[in-house]
Amino acid sequence: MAETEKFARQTQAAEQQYLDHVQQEITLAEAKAQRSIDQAQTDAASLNKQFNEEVHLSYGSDTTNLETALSIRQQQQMLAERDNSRQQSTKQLNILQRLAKTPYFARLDFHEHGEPKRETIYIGLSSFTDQKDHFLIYDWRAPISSIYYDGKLGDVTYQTPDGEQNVNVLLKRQFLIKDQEIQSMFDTTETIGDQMLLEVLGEKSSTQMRAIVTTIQQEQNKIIRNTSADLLFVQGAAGSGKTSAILQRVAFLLYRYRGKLNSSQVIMFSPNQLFNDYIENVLPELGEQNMVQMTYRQFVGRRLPQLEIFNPAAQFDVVQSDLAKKINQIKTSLPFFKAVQRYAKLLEKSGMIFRDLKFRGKPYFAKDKIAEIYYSFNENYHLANRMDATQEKLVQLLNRKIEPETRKKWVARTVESLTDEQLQAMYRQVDQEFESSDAEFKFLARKIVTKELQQVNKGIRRFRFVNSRAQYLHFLRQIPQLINLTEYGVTAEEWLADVDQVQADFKDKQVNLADVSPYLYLIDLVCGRRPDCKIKFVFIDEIQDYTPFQLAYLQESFPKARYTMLGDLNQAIFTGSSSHTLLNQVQKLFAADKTEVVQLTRSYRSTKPITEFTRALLRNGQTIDTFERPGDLPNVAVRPKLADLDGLLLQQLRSNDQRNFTTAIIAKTKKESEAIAAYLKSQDYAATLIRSENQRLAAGTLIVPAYLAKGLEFDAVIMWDASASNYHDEDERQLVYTIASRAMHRLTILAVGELSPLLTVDEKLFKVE
Ligand SMILES: Nc1ncnc2c1ncn2[C@@H]1O[C@H](COP(=O)(O)OP(=O)(O)OP(=O)(O)O)[C@@H](O)[C@H]1O
Repeated sequence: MAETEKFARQTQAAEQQYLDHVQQEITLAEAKAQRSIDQAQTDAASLNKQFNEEVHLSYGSDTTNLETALSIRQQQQMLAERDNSRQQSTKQLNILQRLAKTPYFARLDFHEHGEPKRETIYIGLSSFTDQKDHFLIYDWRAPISSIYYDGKLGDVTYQTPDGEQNVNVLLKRQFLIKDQEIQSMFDTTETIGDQMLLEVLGEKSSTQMRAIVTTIQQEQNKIIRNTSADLLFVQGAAGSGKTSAILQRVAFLLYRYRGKLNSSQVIMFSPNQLFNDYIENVLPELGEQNMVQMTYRQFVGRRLPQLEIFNPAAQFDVVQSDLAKKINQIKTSLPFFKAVQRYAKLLEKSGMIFRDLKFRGKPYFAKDKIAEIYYSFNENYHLANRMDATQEKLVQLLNRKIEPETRKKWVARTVESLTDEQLQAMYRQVDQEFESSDAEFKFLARKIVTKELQQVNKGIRRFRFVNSRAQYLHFLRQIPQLINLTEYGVTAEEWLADVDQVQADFKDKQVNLADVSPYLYLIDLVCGRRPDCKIKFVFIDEIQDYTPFQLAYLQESFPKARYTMLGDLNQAIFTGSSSHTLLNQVQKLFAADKTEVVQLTRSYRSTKPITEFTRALLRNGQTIDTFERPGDLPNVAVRPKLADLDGLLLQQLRSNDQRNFTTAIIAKTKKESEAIAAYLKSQDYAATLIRSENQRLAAGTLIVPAYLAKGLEFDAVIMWDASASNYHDEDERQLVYTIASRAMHRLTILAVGELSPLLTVDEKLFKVE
């Protein structure tokens, strides 16, 4: 025993020595980077000074003007070079500063195939060399590092850009380093020892998500390093690290395709703005820039600034009728997507609805005339080029109208009323001379008309002559001919009544989210909108909340991208049970041999008792494995009156505070959340109410309506009023699961009257209070 201990101590001392050496090298490199930043700054300052002096001396004389111009260019180039070098060094310094905190977290010893020499590498957040090609630290994303996450000891194969490589792994060692000291280290034969994971997971949450590179699990690693799939579909239980996996995957891709891929070519669709806030630090922590992030609503909403988008399916204060649900299901389906395409194709022959292009309040190009032009091209013209040709023709006609327009009375009146200042602004030079007053008039009239007609020109370019709303309504009215409505249990009359409602909403400047994507897609097809081919990777988190139509539309919008979709069908709180067929539907959009599906079943977020409880809430759910982390049983309290809950709430909050847990009180609706906020305020208890997704996450106790809690996590969760009257429908089961599974260490459920039947689980799994 004593021998092994002695050996362990010696090994740790040797490792500490190596760590000291690496730290020293990092400090030297930091100083070097700082010197080159200073140098670049001094150079830039002296260049500027010299430049100002030169310009000052040579100013005024014509002969030196050319020289001055040349000198300015030269100086600008030199300044740009210095700036570039300063930026490079600053980036380098940032990386070094990050490494200085924790240079590495693992060591690997291995034999390369056929090579007798034992190699040792250390793995950290970024590569670090003390001389060319002499690596003291390897980036966690380097091909060789994948062994750390993937394999066991012995013969292991890993992927490199040039194909597979084999090595014999002899040692895997993990370190916890703090303040330049090795706190603990353990050798492991497994992929990543649970011991390390336990230490990491035991820590308290903050309002921001953290990187997980030191403890990426084998399954997660598959997602992170996948480079072969066009569609990577990840089904993972709540807390299984889907979001974490995407973020590390973005960092991996930016490394793997460095020089070819930058963060503006990666886009991530996330459930809401709060969530964006929550994850925004992870990539910078990994030394990378954040990708483009938006919600689907923002994506479509920015193209419809005049319409207010509402989404009855996502507000639990509004009850949707059965019929509304069925119609919603039709509008969000793939057959509906196909129907838009078929309808658009028909428009090549007839049916386009145009609008007059107006000028000075009167039709300038009448809609009939536009339709005549549109249908004048032969049948080889398809939608997009038919529209192009129409635009071109309209611009031509517009140009021909300039001359006759100048003879109109309004033009003469405008010319007469020009002030001297306006005249001067129109002349090519001050007090421009003309041959005659007639020539002057013609000159001015042309200018005025051309300027005014810009409005019409703009209208042509922006497709203002397409009556898109009427077109969409027309499409909707054709649906009974294009889709078999009875399959969905909807009659033609019911459908047409809904179309009238859409029309009325349009009048009120509103549109249902279910109509937005088909509406935009139709406009895209008709107007020949070019898709965004720049985006190379699209990530969609919480995929279960997307409809097949939205996904198909995204695929059309980013045709050159590879897709990673992540979700938990157990948490389909907006789309309900229809999400279970989602994977099937999505797979139809991609080639089968380019689609890969990965399942994550182990839940890391919550303690074992919480995971066991939340798992029991599901029926026919996906598999969920718990992670061996002890904790309290969830506690459930049911009281006869709402007022009785208030005291319990306060008591639980205080107990959580004492344990330094951040608590989120999750209520079903915004209204309930507001009532809780008012009560806590009356009790002088500080808490932040999250009203909208655009709000920032604050530290301390939060009150969150359920539909905004997606993707977030908290040390402690108090589920407010989980009574039978509040949660009763079977399709609310996923919502209940989502709420409960936000908790990491402590879950409390409070209810009035009778507990929701959706929460009926084995009584050993919770404690009644
Ligand atoms: N390999 C890992 N090492 C350390 N922590 C991990 C690991 N994987 C996941 N976690 C932690 O588990 C928690 C849940 O992860 P994450 O939010 O990524 O899960 P999710 O699958 O997106 O969950 P949900 O679907 O419920 O939103 C986070 O705190 C994350 O840091």
